[in-house]
Amino acid sequence: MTVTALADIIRTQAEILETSLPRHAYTDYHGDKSLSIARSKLLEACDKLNHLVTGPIECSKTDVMGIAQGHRVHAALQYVCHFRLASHIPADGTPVAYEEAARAAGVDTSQCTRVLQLLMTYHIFREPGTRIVAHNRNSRVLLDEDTGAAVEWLTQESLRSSAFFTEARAKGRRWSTGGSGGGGGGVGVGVGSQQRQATTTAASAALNIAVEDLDRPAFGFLTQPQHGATSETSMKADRYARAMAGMAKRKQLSPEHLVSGFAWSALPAGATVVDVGGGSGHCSRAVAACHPRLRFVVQDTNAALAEEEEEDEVDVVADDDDRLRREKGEKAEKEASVRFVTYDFFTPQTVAGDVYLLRRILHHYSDQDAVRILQAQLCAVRKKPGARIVVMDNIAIHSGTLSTLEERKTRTLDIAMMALFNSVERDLEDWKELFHKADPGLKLVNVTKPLGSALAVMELRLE
Ligand SMILES: C[S@@+](CC[C@H](N)C(=O)[O-])C[C@H]1O[C@@H](n2cnc3c(N)ncnc32)[C@H](O)[C@@H]1O
Repeated sequence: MTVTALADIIRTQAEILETSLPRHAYTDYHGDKSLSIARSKLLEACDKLNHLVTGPIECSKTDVMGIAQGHRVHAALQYVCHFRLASHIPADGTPVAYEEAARAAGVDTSQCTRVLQLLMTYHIFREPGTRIVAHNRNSRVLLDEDTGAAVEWLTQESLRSSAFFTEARAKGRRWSTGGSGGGGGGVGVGVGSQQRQATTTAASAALNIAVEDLDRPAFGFLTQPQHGATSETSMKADRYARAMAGMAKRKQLSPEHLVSGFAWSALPAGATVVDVGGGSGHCSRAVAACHPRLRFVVQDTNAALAEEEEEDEVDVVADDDDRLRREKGEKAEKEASVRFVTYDFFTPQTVAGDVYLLRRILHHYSDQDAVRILQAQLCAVRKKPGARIVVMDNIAIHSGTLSTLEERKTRTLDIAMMALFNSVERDLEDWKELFHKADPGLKLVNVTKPLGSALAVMELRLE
């Protein structure tokens, strides 16, 4: 396509957006599919245009040399997060002298200025006058506790794991056998199960090399600080929990898609939704806000949740030998419908539920471990007729199915999973195979992908 043909697309789609949506609210298309498509076409054309007029070694944002230097920007962002620079700049957009911001953060003025000035070229912060800095809408998101934690986690543990990505592969780890190097073009999109069987343990992920002496699965390192935890590992686990809540604030990962992607209203009043690995409970809260007739049990191993634990007020699966059901008092009935329980999802599920929700859990694990998690939930599903498992996760797509920009997001996630956890994104056939492995009677009865959602909702029933 020519530069002018792309420019025409840009003009047409930009006009659609500009006439229909307020300025700076181009993501707020409220489920209007035509506006969502116009925006997607606009972004895609901009990306292609950028690529077309940029040379391959120009060191811009999108050419090979520019991409190879992306870690400098990540380093700058890491610095800003680490020294909490955003919090020393007025949130209302009033500028402050670099010197003042640096003094408040306890850092060197020259360093701080250079870091901020690089980020400004990426539209993060702005310099409205000489030697002053102010927030813009991009930098202001760092002030949000959860989003700030997400950016910090991405530029700390996640960035470190990426630095050791190839080293982990080269050390006789995943896909390094068979002479095909890194798995060729198949990485991440519909990676066949045979290839996936070559997966080594989650304890040999790149993050394990990045973190000295880390000999257990990296996911555990990120999320489970309670055994002999130092304050640093506790802080990291807290940050990870907040980062996950921050990720969910992105439009495509918003819990609103969970609310619209499943027939919650079809569940009977008082039905229990067990949010397995539910983190800080942000998903349960979002559904509870729209369906107050339902009850929610958020389960996680994260010690950060233990403070809110109210295990005694949760129904547990009745067992013939050892009756575990506990009384729940009237007081509990009146209290909030979202409760927290410490639980390890590799162990048999004991909470009696109508829906077991696994949102953004299974894609962190190899097939072997994902099967163990599903089987642990099936222990409870088998005891309650009609109970089901709802998996909300990414379904990997085949090349060319989506726009390049959308495809880029899912492929980036796939590489993140490989670097952090030695896990993989699955296509629909892979998912079905996984469910079958957990139990041949476990059937995928419905799949939906709400508009604008990166994740699909897969409903499973035991036949
Ligand atoms: C990627 S986050 C997903 C959080 C939430 N479900 C969501 O969709 O945003 C994974 C969650 O699993 C929790 N987790 C990790 N290992 C666990 C385990 N063995 N048992 C229970 N929860 C675990 C983590 O603490 C974290 O909150």
